[in-house]
Amino acid sequence: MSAFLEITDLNVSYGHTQVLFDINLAAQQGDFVAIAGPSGCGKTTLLRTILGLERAQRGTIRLGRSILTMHGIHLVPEKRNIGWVPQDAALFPMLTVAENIAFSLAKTPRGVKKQAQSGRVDELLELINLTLLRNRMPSELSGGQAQRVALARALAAQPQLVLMDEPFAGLDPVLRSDLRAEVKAILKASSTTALLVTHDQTEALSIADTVALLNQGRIEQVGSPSVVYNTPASKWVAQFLGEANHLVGTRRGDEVETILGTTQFTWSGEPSEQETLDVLIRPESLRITDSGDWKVTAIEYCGHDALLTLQRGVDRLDVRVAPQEIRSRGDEVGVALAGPVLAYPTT
Ligand SMILES: Nc1ncnc2c1ncn2[C@@H]1O[C@H](COP(=O)(O)OP(=O)(O)OP(=O)(O)O)[C@@H](O)[C@H]1O
Repeated sequence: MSAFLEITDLNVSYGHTQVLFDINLAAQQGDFVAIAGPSGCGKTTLLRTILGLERAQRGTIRLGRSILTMHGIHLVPEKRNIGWVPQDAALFPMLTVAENIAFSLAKTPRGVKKQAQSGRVDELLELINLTLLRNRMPSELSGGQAQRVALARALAAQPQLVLMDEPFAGLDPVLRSDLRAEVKAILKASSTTALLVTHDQTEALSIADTVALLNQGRIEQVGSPSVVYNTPASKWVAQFLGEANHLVGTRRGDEVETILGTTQFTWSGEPSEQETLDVLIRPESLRITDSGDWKVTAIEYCGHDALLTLQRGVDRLDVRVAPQEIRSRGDEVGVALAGPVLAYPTT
């Protein structure tokens, strides 16, 4: 089955500076894709190119049956049928909530009749659960409410694709997490294909069906949240996606020897013949035992669990434990494996 959104070999430059290199990305209809990467890696440029605000030097973007970008073709943004949710909601300050949502309906090329417009606005207000605030001005909304209105405005003209640029940045953590779940439910309810960019790995892993990891303008890996987290294709992906213990390993046949002994391992990325390997073990893939010569040197309490830092001479390990297993600083403990050991060729 060919993908609904298909980006092929996309290259984008600002002047002589190339920012995106050979981007390949596909999404099926109704998919929620997160593009995650650090600041400056090219996330916004990718969204702006899909939206038609930047021109590609090379490559193709196809959405449904429409070619948006191809050698010699650059469909103007108004004809792309793409909704846009910017970071700061950017609602029109002089229009009410309902008028903001209706704005893009009035702009549709086919023209939507007044009565149908108001029906669509009612439907969207219900979808974002803000029917009672329809006559409020943007200045009278909380950050989360404003973002929901921005999403409704983006959905109003029934776009084929919605692009969201860090839509939850600037919101407090609890609201962020609630709104993420709500936005995902709204998009799924309307079967809308969506691309979200974020520099927050937790956000990418929790909200998306598919995560694409962008590093310095190149996609390092695309996969489901569990695939990219549990089998990162590179050390960079592993580090970007969460806490990890990085150990030096030596090949012993099919196994690898580290400070934790000789164990089986899984290749992450391409297998290699190298004898010395980078070994990665997530803190939740270790557990503490009663007897051993590792000393607890720091405790980061997170409520639902805690991250213990253990030291033995120059060696250091982070271990995630359940609240009932938290030890005291200075306690001596042992360490055992409780999850996968990943290995990469050293670079
Ligand atoms: N209009 C522009 N002209 C020249 N260079 C630009 C322009 N816009 C962005 N850049 C550069 O392109 C690179 C990618 O920028 P982009 O905004 O796409 O990154 P980003 O991943 O979205 O970053 P952030 O998370 O900080 O928003 C950066 O080095 C940036 O300085």
